[in-house]
Amino acid sequence: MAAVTWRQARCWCPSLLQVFRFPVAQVHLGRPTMRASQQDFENAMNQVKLLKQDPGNQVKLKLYALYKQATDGPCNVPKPGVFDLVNKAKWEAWNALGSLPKETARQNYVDLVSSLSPSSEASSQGTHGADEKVQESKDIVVSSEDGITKIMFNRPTKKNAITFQMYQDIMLALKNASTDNSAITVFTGAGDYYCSGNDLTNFTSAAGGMEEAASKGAVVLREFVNSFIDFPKPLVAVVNGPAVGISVTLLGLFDAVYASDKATFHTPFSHLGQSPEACSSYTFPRIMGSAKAAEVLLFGKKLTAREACAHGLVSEVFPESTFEKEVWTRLRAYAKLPPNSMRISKELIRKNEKEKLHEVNAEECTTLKARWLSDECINAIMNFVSRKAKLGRPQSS
Ligand SMILES: CCCCCC/C=C/C(=O)SCCNC(=O)CCNC(=O)[C@H](O)C(C)(C)COP(=O)(O)OP(=O)(O)OC[C@H]1O[C@@H](n2cnc3c(N)ncnc32)[C@H](O)[C@@H]1OP(=O)(O)O
Repeated sequence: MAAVTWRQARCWCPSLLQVFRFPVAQVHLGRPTMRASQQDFENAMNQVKLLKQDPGNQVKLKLYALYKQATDGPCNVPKPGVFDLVNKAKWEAWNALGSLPKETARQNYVDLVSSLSPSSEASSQGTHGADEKVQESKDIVVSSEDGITKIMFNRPTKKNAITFQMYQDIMLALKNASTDNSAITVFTGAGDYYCSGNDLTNFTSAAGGMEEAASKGAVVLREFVNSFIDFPKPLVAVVNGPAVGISVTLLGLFDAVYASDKATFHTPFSHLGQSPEACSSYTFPRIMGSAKAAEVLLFGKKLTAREACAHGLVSEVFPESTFEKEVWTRLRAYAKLPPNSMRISKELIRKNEKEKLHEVNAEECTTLKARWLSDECINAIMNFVSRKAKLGRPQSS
C-alpha cells in the first residue's frame, strides 16, 4: 500500500477548538451508544491530533475515508492515476464506504478515534511515554520509557544479591515485559554492583533448613531460567559494576551485554561447592571455547570487562565515565527499530537451541539441588554467613 505519512493524516483533520476547553465527559470519547453530535465529531478530530503514536496506514486511511464521508458525503470525485499512489489509496478507502450516511460515518469516526485514545493507544500502539514505574517491588524496580522496559536490581546495600522474593519479582517482570509496549528489555543494577548473585542467606534462613531450601531452590531456579530462555524480545544487560554467580551465567542467554570497564565477571562455583546454572555449562563453552569456559566455571577465574568482551560474553565495553550516557543513547535508538522484526529475528536465532537449553536447565537444577546439600556447599555458605570467607579467598577452617 502507498505510504501515508502521519503528518498527512493529521492534516486530514482540520484544526478546531482545543480539546482541553471541553468538560471531561465530552472530551473522553468512550464508545457512545447515542449518535455522535457535530461537537463529538470535532472533539474527535482534535483528539486525533493529540495522538502520540502513528496509528498505522490502515487506520489513517480509515480515518480519512470516514472524515470525507462525514463531511462531503459519498465519494464522487475522479479516481487518481495509478502513479499517484497516496491519493489513489485515499480515494479507494473513501470510495469503499459507498453510500454510508454522513451521520453513520461521523459516528464511526468518533468510535474509531475513541479506540485510539491514550489509554487504548498505550496498549495497542506501542506508545512509549514518560518513564513509568510499572511494578511495585522493593528490591526489583521495573520502569518503562522510550520503548525500553528496565528491570533493575535494587538492593545496593547487599550488592544486589538476589533473594527468593526477587526471583519471583523478576519472573513477573519478564512476563509483563514480554507483552508490554516496549521493544526491548534491559537489566541493570543500582549502586556500585550489577549483582552479587544468589543471596547466600536464601539457604540458611529458610524455615525448613537446607533440605527445604534446596528443593524450593531447584524449582524456583528452573522456572526462573526458563523465563530467560523463552523471553521473546531482545534482552540486554547493562552491566554497571561487578557481576557474580547467576548474574554472570544468565548473560549467556542475553542478546547483548554492555559493560562498564569497572565491571568484572566472577563465577566462584567451586569455591562455593556448587555447580554452574542458567545453562552456562552449555552456553559458556559455546561462547568462549571450552578451555576458557573451564577456567571460568571450574576454577572461578574472574574476568575483567575487557577479557569478557574478548571471549565473547560481553558485546562492548565502555569507559565508566561515559558508560550510562553512551549505552542508554544507543539503546533508545535500538528501541525505535521495528519491534516485530526484532522479535522474529530473535525467534529464528533461538529456535534451534530452545529445546536443548530447557534440557540443560533441567539437568543443572537437579545437579545443583544435590550440591546444595553437600558438605562442600554447606560449609562454604556457613563460612560466608559467619563472615569467615569471602569470594575467591580460601576458606579458613
Ligand atoms: C533460587 C535459588 C537459585 C540459586 C542459583 C544458584 C546461584 C548461584 C550463585 O549466584 S553463586 C554466587 C553467590 N554469591 C557470592 O558468593 C557472593 C558473596 N559475596 C561476597 O563475596 C562479597 O560480599 C562481595 C565480593 C560480593 C562484595 O564484597 P565487599 O565489597 O567487601 O562487600 P560486603 O561483603 O561487605 O557486602 C556488603 C553486604 O552485602 C552482603 N552480600 C553481598 N553479597 C551477598 C550475597 N551473595 N548473599 C548475601 N549477602 C550478600 C554482605 O553480606 C554485606 O552485608 P552486611 O553489610 O554484612 O549485612
